[in-house]
Amino acid sequence: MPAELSPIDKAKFAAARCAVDFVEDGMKVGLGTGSTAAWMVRCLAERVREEGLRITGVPTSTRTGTLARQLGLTVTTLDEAKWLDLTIDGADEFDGELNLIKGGGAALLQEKIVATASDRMIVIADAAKEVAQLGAFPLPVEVVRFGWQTTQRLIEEVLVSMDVLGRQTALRQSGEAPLITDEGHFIIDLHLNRIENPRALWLALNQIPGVVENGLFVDICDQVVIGGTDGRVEIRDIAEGTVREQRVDFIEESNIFLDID
Ligand SMILES: O=C(CO)[C@H](O)[C@H](O)COP(=O)(O)O
Repeated sequence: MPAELSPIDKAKFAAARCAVDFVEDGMKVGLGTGSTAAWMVRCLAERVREEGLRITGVPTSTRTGTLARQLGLTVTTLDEAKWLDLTIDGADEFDGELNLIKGGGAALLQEKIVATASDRMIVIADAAKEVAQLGAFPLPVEVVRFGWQTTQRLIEEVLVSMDVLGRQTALRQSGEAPLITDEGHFIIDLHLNRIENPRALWLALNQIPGVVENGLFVDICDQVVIGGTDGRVEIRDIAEGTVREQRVDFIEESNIFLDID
């Protein structure tokens, strides 16, 4: 492994490497977005190269699609694939019930559609993503551009009516301009500090005209794979109520580490 790989990347790699072992020959797999998911795409491509695994990937963003194609994975659309065996994705936060905040990378809409169209969703994360209560990470809400300021005001009214602690909201920027998602929308980030009832907030936000989707994933994730910087990995399954430990080797000569920028 190159010396420049940071401890956090080691943890992300460990989680990703472990999670791709759940992928079986012939599966249709949802490919998440973000730096941890990028490790998963690299690990999957390595298994395809070395074991001849035949899988079809459905990317959750333009950038994941580009990476997957560059690494030689077979990629298709969700409409072509129709239903997936498994989705593996990162998260910004997860709690003890495997509720998630996602969308730090602005891909929450496609990520939620793809994860929901899968038999199983596995989240891969480093230990810092685990929280007792969601909300320290700003909650992304994807909104249509038309009338976005009205939508923002309505979101703030919902936060007041639900007695949510922090109520600061901000349009996400990309440099000087508003960030535009893959689906052509804006993102409003909600700085809430703490979310008492993720399910109620998820449903309330999605009632507002102009809101397309929000980054609360409730009852979607089945399993979380938490990577450690030393290669130790913990696998928690919410349905089975099990926790397992495993170890991932960092293989120095692996091609996987050569194409990292
Ligand atoms: O939800 C996401 C993108 O929309 C990502 O999965 C989330 O932001 C985690 O990213 P990273 O693995 O880079 O920490």
